[in-house]
Amino acid sequence: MYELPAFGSDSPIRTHLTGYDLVTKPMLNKGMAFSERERDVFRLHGLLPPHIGTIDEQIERRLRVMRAFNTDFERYAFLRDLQDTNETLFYAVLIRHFDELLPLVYTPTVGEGCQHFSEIWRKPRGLFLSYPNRHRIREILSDSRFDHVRVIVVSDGERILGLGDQGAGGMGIPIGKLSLYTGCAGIHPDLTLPILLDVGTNNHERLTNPLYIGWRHERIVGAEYDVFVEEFVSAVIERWPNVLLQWEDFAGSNASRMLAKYRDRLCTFNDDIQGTAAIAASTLLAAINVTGIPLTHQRIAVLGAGSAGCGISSLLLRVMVDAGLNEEQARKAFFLVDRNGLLLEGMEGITPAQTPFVQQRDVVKDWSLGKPDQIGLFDVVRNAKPTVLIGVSGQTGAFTEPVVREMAQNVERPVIFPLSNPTSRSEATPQQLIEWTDGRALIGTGSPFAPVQWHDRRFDIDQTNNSYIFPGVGLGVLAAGAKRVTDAMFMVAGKVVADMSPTVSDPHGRLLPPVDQLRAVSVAVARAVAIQAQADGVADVCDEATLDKRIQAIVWEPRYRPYELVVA
Ligand SMILES: NC(=O)C1=CN([C@@H]2O[C@H](COP(=O)(O)OP(=O)(O)OC[C@H]3O[C@@H](n4cnc5c(N)ncnc54)[C@H](OP(=O)(O)O)[C@@H]3O)[C@@H](O)[C@H]2O)C=CC1
Ligand SMILES: CC(=O)C(=O)O
Ligand SMILES: [Mg+2]
Repeated sequence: MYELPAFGSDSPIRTHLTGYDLVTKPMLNKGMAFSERERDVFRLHGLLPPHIGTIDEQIERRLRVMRAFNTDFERYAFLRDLQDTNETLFYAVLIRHFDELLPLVYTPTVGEGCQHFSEIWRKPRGLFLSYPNRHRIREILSDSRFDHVRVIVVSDGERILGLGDQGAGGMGIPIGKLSLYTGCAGIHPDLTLPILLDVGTNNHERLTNPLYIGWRHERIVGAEYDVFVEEFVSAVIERWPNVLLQWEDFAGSNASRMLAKYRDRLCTFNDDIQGTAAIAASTLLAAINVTGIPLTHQRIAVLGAGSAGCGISSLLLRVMVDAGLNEEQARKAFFLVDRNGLLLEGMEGITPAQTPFVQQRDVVKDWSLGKPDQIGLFDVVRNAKPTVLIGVSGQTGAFTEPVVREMAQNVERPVIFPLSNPTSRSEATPQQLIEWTDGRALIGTGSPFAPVQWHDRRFDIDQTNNSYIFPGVGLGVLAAGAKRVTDAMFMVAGKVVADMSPTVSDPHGRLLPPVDQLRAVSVAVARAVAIQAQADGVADVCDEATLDKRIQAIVWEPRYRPYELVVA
């Protein structure tokens, strides 16, 4: 159909498509920017208005239309449509206006996009692998359109942000994540493939919505689920032996089980566990530049001991051990609070991922508690006096005024990260945290928040989101030709982002580089990840200059290339 060019270059794209087939192919469409010569050669006269435009003009036109909508959800739907009509233009708009567009194509608006996915579905993008089609997975993957695929993001839609089970509508997440692979790390759209494993849904609203696009069935669980996922993963390995497979927004135990089961069989990682951990570590290391309290002296309370909570704790534990603590000392610094309170030794239902973080009963025996039979977040804050409070519970407002005021009484600069998405699920708003701590809190939020004005001070709010990490990890894996993804690759990714923090040179600076620098961040992450992959023996060794060239050769810029007609 067409040949992928060398991405960094402006060499012509060779295609045999002409006329309507050409302008309706999103990856090739240039709209009115087709030149007079191309209109002659590719028989486009009449299909397009006579005006010859430029990409700059098209960006302005699209922005004007987008801004005229009343709601962000309408803007999301408009941008999705643009992506399915003219992908180059979509990415050109995204990259030039990251600040404005990131919250529209990603969290928080992508959450609504998933909730209303069935209402706005228009054109095929990615693959729905539904349970009734389980015998056809290999056939579906075999389509030659997918020959170039190098990165897959897969979800089963069960834990979409903090919004729960969205069934097939969860497809919005793989699409959004891969838009960031391209937008932030320059990975060409044709190398990416969003996949939704449609194993049913337990969301009653979706099941009873006549417009619901998914398989109308309760979720498949247990052995049937595992066999289905196994069928999917083995088909992926067979079709693309070197693909990078990212697991996204799987619920509870499935997330960690699948990671453990498959991480040695292919090049794979779980973004909610590993990507989130890396950016939480970056933001904490940046905060330490401000507070001056070394990592080895931090006490860390985490609300929500699921995928993200345990992933963050495991990575921080490793960083603490690297900083000089032994493992036992480091473990004592963690206070993980789940639905039934602080994780304690002997508690029922402790998962393997939670096990390293259960606190000894001895530690809490003299604590003063609100209720004798359960240790809640307030009790932990009052007694353990954490220096860091991280929220990954999906529970709106769970960082209450008493909790935050109590923390601020014990710590000069409380480090508080309400990381749950979307905005509506945040454990607290930055405005609240600043007011309740008299402007002393150091804040990172999962979703974007506007700057807060408090008295005569303005606080920019940093977005502690795995979007700082996974695009660069993907680029690094591709550049290195890595065969596996190691934990150390996430550790270095987190450290690189911390090294780019404005606080390195200015203790009053913001914690993270702003999101309009995500392209530079992703390249830096990619470099470090690729070098680590080589050090870990999961990629062939090459010198750094070669690596830089490989990264440059992969990074695709969204601009129109000239076309050459291939005559069959
Ligand atoms: N900023 C970022 O980059 C990221 C943010 N997140 C956000 O973090 C949140 C959690 O994600 P993830 O860890 O994958 O989800 P999980 O479902 O794996 O974990 C959430 C945990 O919170 C527990 N929980 C629920 N209610 C409470 C409560 N009232 N008090 C304490 N714990 C509670 C859950 O228990 P139970 O299972 O019993 O309900 C579960 O163990 C989501 O909102 C997600 O959007 C996730 C990844 C990245
Ligand atoms: C950001 C992300 O991955 C999540 O909220 O699940
Ligand atoms: Mg996620």
